[in-house]
Order: sequence, then C-alpha cells, then structure tokens
Amino acid sequence: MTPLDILRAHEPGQWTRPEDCASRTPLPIDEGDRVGVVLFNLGGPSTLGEVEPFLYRLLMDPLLLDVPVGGRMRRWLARSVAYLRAGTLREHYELIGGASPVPRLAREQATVLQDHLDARYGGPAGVGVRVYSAMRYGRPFPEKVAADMEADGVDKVVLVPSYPQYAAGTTGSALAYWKALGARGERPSWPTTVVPEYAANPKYVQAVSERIDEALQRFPRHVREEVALVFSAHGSVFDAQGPRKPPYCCHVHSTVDRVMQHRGRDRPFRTAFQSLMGPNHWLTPSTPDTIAALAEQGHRAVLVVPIAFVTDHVNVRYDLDVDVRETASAHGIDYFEVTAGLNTHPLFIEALGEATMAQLDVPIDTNQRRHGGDGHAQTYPLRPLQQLPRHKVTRDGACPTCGRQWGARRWTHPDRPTQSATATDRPASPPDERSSPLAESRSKEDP
Ligand SMILES: C=CC1=C(C)c2cc3[nH]c(cc4nc(cc5[nH]c(cc1n2)c(C)c5CCC(=O)O)C(CCC(=O)O)=C4C)c(C)c3C=C
Ligand SMILES: [Fe+2]
Repeated sequence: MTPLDILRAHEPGQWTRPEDCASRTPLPIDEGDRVGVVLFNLGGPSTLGEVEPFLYRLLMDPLLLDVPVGGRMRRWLARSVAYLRAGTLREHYELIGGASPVPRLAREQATVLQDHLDARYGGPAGVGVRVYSAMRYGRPFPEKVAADMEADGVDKVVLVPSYPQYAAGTTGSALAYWKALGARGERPSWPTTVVPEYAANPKYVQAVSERIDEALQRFPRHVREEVALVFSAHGSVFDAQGPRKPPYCCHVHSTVDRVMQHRGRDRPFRTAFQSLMGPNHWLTPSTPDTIAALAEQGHRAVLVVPIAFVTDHVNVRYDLDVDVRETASAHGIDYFEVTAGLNTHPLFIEALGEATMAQLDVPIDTNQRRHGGDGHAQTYPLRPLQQLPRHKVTRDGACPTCGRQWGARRWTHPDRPTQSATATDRPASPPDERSSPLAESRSKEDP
C-alpha cells in the first residue's frame, strides 16, 4: 500500500482514542493455536539512502501530520519537505552511527519477547507464539509481515504497538494502516485483539526507574542527590478538543506520576515535550524551555528521561544528547545526562508480555505454580522478577494532572482486588521534607 493509498483511505476523526481500536474482551485462545504478535514500531532508515523515503512516508501520514491539503498537493508537499529536511537529518544519523538504531533494536525486542512469551505462557498453555516486528514508515512493512504470518500458519493475532502511551499519530496510525490492509484484501482477516497502551504497567514503570538509577551513576557523587529529572515525551500536535481530545498528554502524565510514585518522589521533576517542528499547536512546555527554567531556578544537574518511545533513536541520541545538551550548557547546567532507551530491558520485555497476555484468554491459568507462575503473591513491587504474577487491567485511571478520565489503564494486583484507587492514583506525599533549598520542588511537579 502506498502513502497516497493510506491518505485516500483516511477518514478524519478516526483513531484519536484507544477506544477506537481496543477490544474490550480478551481474545479466546485454544490449545494448539498459533498466535502472531505484531510488534508495531515507527521504523527508521537503516542506511543514509533510506532517510528521504522514510521522511516522505512519515510526512504523508494524515494521522501524524494533519495539514489542510490532500491528494497530489499533499504528495508534492511531503516530497518537497522530505527533500529539504533529509540533508540535515542525514547529518544527525551520521553523528549517531550512520543509521537509525530503531529497526535493529525493534528486531531484538521482538526476538526477546518471543522467547519470554514462549517460555512463560505459550509453552505451558500449549499455544504457539511468534512475534513479528513491523514498521509504519520503514522495513519490514506491515504487508510483508502479514505475508510471513500467513506463510507461518498464524490463526489469531495480537497487535502490540511499542508506544506505551496512545497517540493517534503513533498507535492510531499503525492500527489504521493494518485495518486498511485488511479492507483492501492485502492480508488475511484473522481474529484480532489490540493492546491500546500500557502507560502505567508496573513493570514498564519499574524499568524506566531502573534506567534512571543507572544514569544517576554517571553524575559525580557530590551532585547525585540534587539531580533534577526532566521526563521528555515526543511532541504531539494538540488541536482536537472536547471528547475527541487525544489522551496522549494524560497518558504521558500517568507514566510520569507512576514512575515518581515508584521512586518515592525522591527528587524534583518536570514533564516536557521535545522535537517540536513547524508552526502547529504543540503540547507544552518544550524540553529546552523546561531545562532553561530549571537553570534559572538554580538547578545545576539535569537528567533527561525520554518517556514516549522504547528504543534509542535519533530524537534522543541527537536532539537530546547533542542539541539539548548544548542548550543546557549555555544556560549554566554543569551536569547533563540522558537515560538509555529501554530496548531489551528484562522488565520492559515482561511488561510487553503482560500487556499482550492481558488481551488473551489462554486455556490455563499461567499464574499457578505448576504452570510457571507464583501462585499467591502478596506484594507486587518487592517480589523477585520471575515470581511476579500476571496483572489484570482496569480502565478507570484518571489523569493525575488534568483529572480527566483519560489517564492510563490501571493495573491491579490479582491478589489485592480491593486496592483503592486513591492509594495508587493520588500523588504521594514526599517521604521527608528535607531542609534543602530544592526540597519544596521534590514533592510535586510545578505547573
Ligand atoms: C511532524 C509531526 C510529528 C509528530 C506529531 C510526531 C509525533 C511522534 N513521534 C514519535 C516518535 C518518533 N519520531 C521520530 C522521528 C520523526 N518524527 C517526525 C515528525 C513527527 N513526530 C519527524 C519529521 C521525524 C524524523 C526525524 C527528524 O526529522 O527529526 C522518531 C525517530 C526515528 C528514528 O529512526 O530514529 C521517533 C522515535 C512519537 C512517540 C510521537 C508521539 C506523538
Ligand atoms: Fe516523531
């Protein structure tokens, strides 16, 4: 399917909410079934020669970039901007190793996820699981992946976008493409379920927190205590209002809230949006502005935590690690670091596994000890990793920042079904009010 085909198939107003795509009931799986897990990603150029076609496909996506021109005019515009932007972008890719790391890292994630799903769930349940990596704007394209799945005899499908937070331009776009392929008869029609988001999955949250701890070790010991965190989400255009307003912002704030809750709100933090381009109405504040504001408030050490994507990529390794680092230095930030991507962090792979399994009804209870689970778990975060139980998902999380009911789905512990919403959703008090001049900003993010 060409970028022009997907533009023509696009119906405005669709795919702006997880509800537009998510299945509300788990997909029944029988013993002997072959389940194909499609791990969707944005993709990226694997060579410098692929930079311009990658950009063209991206700029032709009506869900990512909503501009008031269509058809051939849009194609001309996308080609021109891709041509103009490609020169600069190639330089950025050259600086980070000559290509996008996304395709390689996404393949690795798919391999490790497959091993995990097989060992933890598929094997004990007698279900064949195969994980496929598919890219929205690069290779392998979803149509090629669908052909492989057909050749492999897949019976049922789970679509797992690698984006933790739902945005129409990322998850929505991947699903719209998959749906359009089905509508055009370019892939078989399988019984299918979708993971809409996993922004508050406890293992995902814990994996982000571990990346923070690793990166804190890179700061000199004497400043470590005072490092401020800037959670940096990829920018998104923010013009739809009212009930169709996309939940992306609420999901990002949900993730940040859970990570800081997990860390006992140990230090000052901010949430910001990066890599904004063009004159659109982007989510604010921007990452560079936020760092400048922190410098003005007297902070000297900043750790940036990319939060809306799960591998290293050019907008982290160049935009943050090179460009924003210079901005930070110019504003007097003496110590500046960026966390590594989650990539194949074991807890993150387990989170993807839980998100996948939450959409499936498998023939046995994989929580039972004889099936590799841990039977009855009492406390969630302190259990050894291999013993963590499968979590159930509810849909009643509220955004910790604006209070709308579009926060991330809440993951409740199967052995503590009565756990109150307030215990998990309300920002925690700081563990102690230290007498440091930064203490007042530890407890809660500034507006
Ligand atoms: C123009 C509008 C764009 C929106 C809206 C947008 C949202 C968005 N993007 C990501 C994740 C990634 N985007 C990446 C690259 C990239 N994104 C845009 C445009 C928009 N993204 C462009 C033009 C590019 C190309 C790079 C550049 O020109 O700077 C990447 C990097 C891929 C790589 O190969 O390294 C990621 C990752 C999210 C999560 C998001 C959320 C709404
Ligand atoms: Fe992007």
